[in-house]
Amino acid sequence: MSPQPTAPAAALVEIRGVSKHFGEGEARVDALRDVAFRVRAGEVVGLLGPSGSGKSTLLNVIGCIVEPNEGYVALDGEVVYDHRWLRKDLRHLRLEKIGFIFQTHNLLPFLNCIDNVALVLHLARVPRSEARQRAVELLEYLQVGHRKNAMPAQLSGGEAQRVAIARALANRPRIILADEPTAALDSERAGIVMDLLHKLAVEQQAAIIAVTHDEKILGRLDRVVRLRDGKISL
Ligand SMILES: Nc1ncnc2c1ncn2[C@@H]1O[C@H](COP(=O)(O)OP(=O)(O)OP(=O)(O)O)[C@@H](O)[C@H]1O
Repeated sequence: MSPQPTAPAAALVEIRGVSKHFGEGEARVDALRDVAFRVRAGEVVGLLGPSGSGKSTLLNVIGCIVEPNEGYVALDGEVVYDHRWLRKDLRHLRLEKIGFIFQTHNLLPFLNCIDNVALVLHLARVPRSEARQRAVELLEYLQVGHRKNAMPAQLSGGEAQRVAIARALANRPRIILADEPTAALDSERAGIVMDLLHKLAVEQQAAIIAVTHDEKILGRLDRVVRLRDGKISL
């Protein structure tokens, strides 16, 4: 087996010349046009732009969910796309390197908080007792340890979002992708979530990329990247 190509280790996310269109002919939509984007360890970066400007598409390209049509994508020093997907085991790569946080928490309603977090670890074949122990540690780190045995329906919005963040972190990803992580929260709870994301970026040397429309968190981002019509706008 030939070794995977490696990229210079400077950025955790490195995107160059990435374009993505959906459909063909008159139905063609250019969702991303020649996008270049880098995020380093320890940074919390906001992706902003009007509806339809390509934010989710860019997040999904970074998350190896959407394959670009052109360009170069490297994650944590590993080239995953260079004019074509180079990695065949994208599911494994996602499990290992990427954590997703969604707008609404997406917790499984029939599992308690510990099991929701531990599930990701079971998928990665971590033994059950170790998975549960790590889940409890993460819930404590995110200040929801006191709710560890609660079911999702019993949680407040802010608690549920913190459990969802714990789940996104369970496999110790270095790249965390968040789609409107604070949209469903009031400003106090949004602030708590942003503080936690910052703490995480610094302590775990992770790169955090958050799509947001949420004006109340702009001041809490290290950097803002704006998209317009599929292009980075300055
Ligand atoms: N699977 C798809 N098939 C066809 N068109 C798509 C698909 N996904 C996205 N698009 C189109 O690509 C463009 C960019 O969409 P994208 O979802 O990335 O925008 P966005 O900035 O995240 O928007 P919003 O803020 O409304 O979520 C839009 O015109 C959208 O309709």
